[in-house]
Amino acid sequence: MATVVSHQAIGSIVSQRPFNFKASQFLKELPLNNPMKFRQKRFKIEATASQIPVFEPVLSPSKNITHESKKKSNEAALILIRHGESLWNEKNLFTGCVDVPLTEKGVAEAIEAGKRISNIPVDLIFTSSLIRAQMTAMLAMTQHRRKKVPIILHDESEKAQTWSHVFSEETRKQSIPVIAAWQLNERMYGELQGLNKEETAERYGKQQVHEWRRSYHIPPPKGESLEMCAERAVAYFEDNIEPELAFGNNVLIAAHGNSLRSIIMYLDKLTSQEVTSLELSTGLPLLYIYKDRKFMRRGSPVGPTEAGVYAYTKRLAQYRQKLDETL
Ligand SMILES: O=C(O)[C@@H](CO)OP(=O)(O)O
Repeated sequence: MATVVSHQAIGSIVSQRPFNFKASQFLKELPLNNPMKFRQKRFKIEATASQIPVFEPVLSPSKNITHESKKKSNEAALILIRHGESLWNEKNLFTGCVDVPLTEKGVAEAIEAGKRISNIPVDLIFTSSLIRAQMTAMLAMTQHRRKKVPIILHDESEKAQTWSHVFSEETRKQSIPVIAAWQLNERMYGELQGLNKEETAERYGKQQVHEWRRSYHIPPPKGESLEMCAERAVAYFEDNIEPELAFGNNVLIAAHGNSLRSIIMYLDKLTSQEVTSLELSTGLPLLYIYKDRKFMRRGSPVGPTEAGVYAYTKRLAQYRQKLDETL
């Protein structure tokens, strides 16, 4: 199983710290001072070269919100973007977990998506581990008015964490941590990966191929059904993304048609029947407001001048006002 990337990586400086360095001090220096992040073992920082552990994870037992008083806000924005058109979307090939990049059209879609969300503050970005989702997130963020820099966190090794450390608090404040998680990858399409969708429908019949592509329970040959995809994608969402929203962090997720269908099924409480007709366009952002532990779907922001989006929450409205004053 892939390691869960920690936000800690952005602030980790394990080996360079003086020995009397305190965990509390360390926490203050995190880009997002969020106690929720220490719920799991994901923030385990190994002992330093001196063998003095500088940070012990705080294990919080459940998804229930703790540290209420330290919450940034009771509401947060969640933006979902399916990646822009990929080279295999263009060729009409089943892609699944094959890691192919965006086409020129996909690049343009990602930039357009970025324009639509350019006024919504983003505290944290989650992408799949696949390049098409990561390209989409990065290209979208080039359009953001706030001009914060998205930085991909690496915790594949202690060295990777240490070597990617940012030494300026000011610079950290101007960055957005990007967490890449394989659990958000596209559904694994099994023996269909690389096959042409139209030819496959001719060979196996339209109905059969439709069931493989859109049903909840039926997996394609040797691949994942949407249900199987949901087991890892929704679990990841619940364990790693929902706590961030509950804390008040605004989150952008750039992922895939089916991993996002499974997450939307969870957010909108769709039945296994209803999800069969859910189709997501490439590069179209969807906005949800998370409030009182509920998700409210707000559709797709239509552009940087869309005032309506900012009326959804007081915090977004204030943010927008501030942006207009300062930028
Ligand atoms: O090929 C794939 O990986 C997916 C998304 O492009 O296809 P589908 O249209 O069946 O969801």
